[in-house]
Amino acid sequence: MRYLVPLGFLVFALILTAVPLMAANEYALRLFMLFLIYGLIAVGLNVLVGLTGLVSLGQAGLFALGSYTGAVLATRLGFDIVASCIGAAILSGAFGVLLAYPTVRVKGVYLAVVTIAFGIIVENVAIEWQSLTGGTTGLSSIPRPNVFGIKLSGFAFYAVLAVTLFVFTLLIHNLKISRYGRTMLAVSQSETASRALGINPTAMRTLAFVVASVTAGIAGTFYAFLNSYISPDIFTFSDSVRFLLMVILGGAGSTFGPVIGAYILTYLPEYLQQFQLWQNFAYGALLLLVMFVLPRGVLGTLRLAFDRWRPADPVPDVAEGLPVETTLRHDKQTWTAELVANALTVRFGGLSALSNVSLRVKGGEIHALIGPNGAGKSTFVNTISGFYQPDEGRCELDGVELTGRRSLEIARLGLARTFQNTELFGELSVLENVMVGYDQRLSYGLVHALLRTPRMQREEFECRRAAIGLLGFVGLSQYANEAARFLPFGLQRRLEIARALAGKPRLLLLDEPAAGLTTQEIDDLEAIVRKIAGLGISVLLIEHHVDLIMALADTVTVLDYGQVIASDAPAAIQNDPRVIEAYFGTPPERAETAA
Ligand SMILES: Nc1ncnc2c1ncn2[C@@H]1O[C@H](COP(=O)(O)OP(=O)(O)OP(=O)(O)O)[C@@H](O)[C@H]1O
Repeated sequence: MRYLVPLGFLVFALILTAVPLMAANEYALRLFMLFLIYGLIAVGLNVLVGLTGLVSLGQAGLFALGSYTGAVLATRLGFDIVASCIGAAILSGAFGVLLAYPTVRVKGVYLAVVTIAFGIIVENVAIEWQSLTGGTTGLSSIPRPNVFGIKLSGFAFYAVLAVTLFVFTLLIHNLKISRYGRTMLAVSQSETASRALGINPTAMRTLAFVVASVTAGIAGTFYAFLNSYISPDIFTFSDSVRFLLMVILGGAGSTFGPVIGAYILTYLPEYLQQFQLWQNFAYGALLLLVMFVLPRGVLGTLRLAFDRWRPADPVPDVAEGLPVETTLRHDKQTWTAELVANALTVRFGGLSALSNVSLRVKGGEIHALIGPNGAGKSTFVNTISGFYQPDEGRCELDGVELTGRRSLEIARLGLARTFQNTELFGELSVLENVMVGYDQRLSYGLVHALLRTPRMQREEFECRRAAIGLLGFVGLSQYANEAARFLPFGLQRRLEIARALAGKPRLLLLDEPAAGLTTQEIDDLEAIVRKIAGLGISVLLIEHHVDLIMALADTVTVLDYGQVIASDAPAAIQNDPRVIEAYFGTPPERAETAA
């Protein structure tokens, strides 16, 4: 499998080199150059669509923005093509940040509407701002492309476009296989789990928008230089749809899919011209047919077929993994990780889910939080981990205030959690899920990711080794390459624990980890939690399973109707009349008689 991508790049380079030698005439070369420009837009848009799962229908707006910026810089200020591209990239990148902002609140179809509105605004500004854009007449006399005063011939300009597309495809492929690509995929699959691992979803989406905008902006400048003339009617909504289709048709998320999609959708209209009146109908019908037969796009479907007959990737060797002690061990002397919740109150409208709850998880202990259904246990976990904000009271981890902090900041302070309803990144492999958990410990930046520097490779290697070690720790080594959503439920719970541990937490919150497990799986879970505590990590265990609590907990706190009714050693809790009454709804004597 590994050799496929380098082979793809080799074939891509050969095609790009051979085309100008084979081009029958200037028109054929120009059409291919148009494909290269569209390819650049599609490759950038793929980061947004294929990795973060967002839909933009405003790419024509960014394309226009880049075109006008490049054209104005070249005609008014005499910039050459490189300087114009840089100017267009900066401006469209800034608009990418602006476009990413709404994703804090809106997603899916609402976000698509926002991007459509952006495209309409750009079109109208291009029409109305006549002094700068030439209004409906547009901008003409855009100079021939030149670099540092040297004019580029048709073939030289072709070479610039070809190299640009090749380099951007390579850079974006590098981004995809780095921690940034992995994290973007994770955010698209579970924003909640991402936040719990310390990932900032808004930052990831902003990065994706910036990449998609910068490439569209540069492509726009290239287009202005290629055409020598631009006007608002060149950049229409249907172009935005076409750019999105290029990604989907080629195969969203794949390295070369968008390039293939751009090729098909550049040449298809040319080919269909012979059908004259039927051209548009044939275009639509063909697209429908292709998407029906290849729902994952050309490359996505080929990949699926290829995956069926190729031998499965070998499971990583357990010996490759880092010992879990190395990945997780804390010094108990200096790393106490004490959680103190003080008089927490959380209300949902008129309902007090937590009333004045105080609780202390001592460093290194296993503290169980129990209570009947609806007692407020999950609300407590969600409040401690920053998913809810308390109405009153405060909590701190080793003296560091948690109240008022966002969930991702709390995760970065060393508090990891699992979820009552498992929140895995279903499309990622089991190994990748754990590697996403490790993400906050990686320090290489964007430039290292884009260039795949030795530092990036070294850190990724360490991350992979730690993840393999953690999979061994929870007994999931043989499933490393499986998609997480295919794991049986009991194993999904274990994977969530491994992923939470990957961030090297000081306190682990386990929200009903035994729910739905078999007796054997509960025994395994008991051993795992015991080992975790043995490594110096404090554990707050929310559970209904009495045997597990009695076997594991150093202290048990009982919640009922949002209030702490008891907190003591397990044996004392078992005989506490208030606890018996909370569970059985009757005083202890009568509960015994009933039993
Ligand atoms: N987001 C919310 N909005 C409104 N009410 C909520 C919300 N989350 C929890 N509640 C309510 O708060 C109370 C405590 O719920 P919570 O889920 O914390 O209990 P629990 O002890 O975890 O229960 P279970 O063991 O069934 O998971 C319940 O009455 C619940 O309906």
